[in-house]
Amino acid sequence: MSTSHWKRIVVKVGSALIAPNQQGCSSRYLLGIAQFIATCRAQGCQVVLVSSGSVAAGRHLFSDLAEPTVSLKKAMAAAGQADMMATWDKLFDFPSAQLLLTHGDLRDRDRYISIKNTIATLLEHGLLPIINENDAATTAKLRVGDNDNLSAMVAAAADADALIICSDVKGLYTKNPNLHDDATLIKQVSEINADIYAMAGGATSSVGTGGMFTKIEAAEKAISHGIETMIVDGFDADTFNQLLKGQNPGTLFEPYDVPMKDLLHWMTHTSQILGELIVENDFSADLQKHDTQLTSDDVVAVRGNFSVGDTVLVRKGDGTKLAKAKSNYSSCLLHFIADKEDREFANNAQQKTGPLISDKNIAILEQI
Ligand SMILES: Nc1ncnc2c1ncn2[C@@H]1O[C@H](COP(=O)(O)OP(=O)(O)O)[C@@H](O)[C@H]1O
Ligand SMILES: N[C@@H](CCC(=O)OP(=O)(O)O)C(=O)O
Repeated sequence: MSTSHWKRIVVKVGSALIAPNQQGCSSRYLLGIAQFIATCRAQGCQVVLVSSGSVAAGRHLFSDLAEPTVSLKKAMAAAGQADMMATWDKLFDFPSAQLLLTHGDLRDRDRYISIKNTIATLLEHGLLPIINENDAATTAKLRVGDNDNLSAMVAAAADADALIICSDVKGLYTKNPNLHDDATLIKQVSEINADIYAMAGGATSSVGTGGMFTKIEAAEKAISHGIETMIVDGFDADTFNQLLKGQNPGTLFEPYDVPMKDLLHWMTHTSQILGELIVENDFSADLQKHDTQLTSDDVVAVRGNFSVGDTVLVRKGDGTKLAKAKSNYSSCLLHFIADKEDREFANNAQQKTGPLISDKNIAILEQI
């Protein structure tokens, strides 16, 4: 690992670093991170910042805090977001730009491309994109839910070389170090498997979301895009000196030698399955071939409510997952076609709209 090879990085900063005592934002730990970002930029490396902390920063403006409801947390986020942006802005002598995203934005391919272009344009013009989830606007269905996974999706969209997750612990330990004295730090992970996930627990601080589990999920998303990923201690000022010297101050997750192509990665790790097209158990056509067209004759059942352009899972009745793909039909129209005794109607509808799924937006899944 060497910072000098990085052309573009994503730095993710957790809530505890931004609002350590939940009395609004504090620049105490942000200063070292801001200096690291400024040094990277001065060395010609573009930086995208994914910053948590709006809920923690806004918390002190509200009473009734014992168990804040979801609505209260959204209100805290709306109130704290401005404070968080202002705190970062004070630490930089270059302009920044705010992007507030939901999973609904990222899983829609057109909006994803639009976000990708906006990030690229901001970077080309020397601005620092500062990204957070749009907590005030999310719903259970629309949210990413944690900024670790969001930062990995952003890193893929930004085509970053590295993702640095700054947290309140040194890295991934064999078990939660806040609960177990005998936990030991893992310096390098070459493969993320069930054993790695088994080490990761949830958050124990009152402000963190997802704990180590979502950081491993994020690392898995990022390394499969060829993005070197690190979990580091943002409380320790020496972390950033070490990073600049090309050393590993925390846990390093090695990137895939052969990364997934962008569209396949987006389909696999960002798009969300909103419905299912179930085909016969003996279905054997290669869905990736341009001349293979999935038609309503192949489909024995349609599950879920989805619109044109949503991602669906094509699977066999026995559960074998064949592909994640963009649907060219709404579930409503597919049910209508299936219910119609009239074959002519089904044929006409499909002649107009074409195959059920797009052959360009497809990820072939491991047959399990
Ligand atoms: N195996 C583990 N190694 C390190 N930390 C762990 C582990 N399992 C659970 N954790 C918890 O994850 C926390 C970091 O996640 P989180 O609180 O969500 O931080 P952030 O706000 O930086 O995202 C640690 O403080 C620790 O309590
Ligand atoms: N979007 C939320 C942060 C969610 C989150 O993942 O927090 P953290 O675990 O501290 O990175 C906020 O700004 O408060």
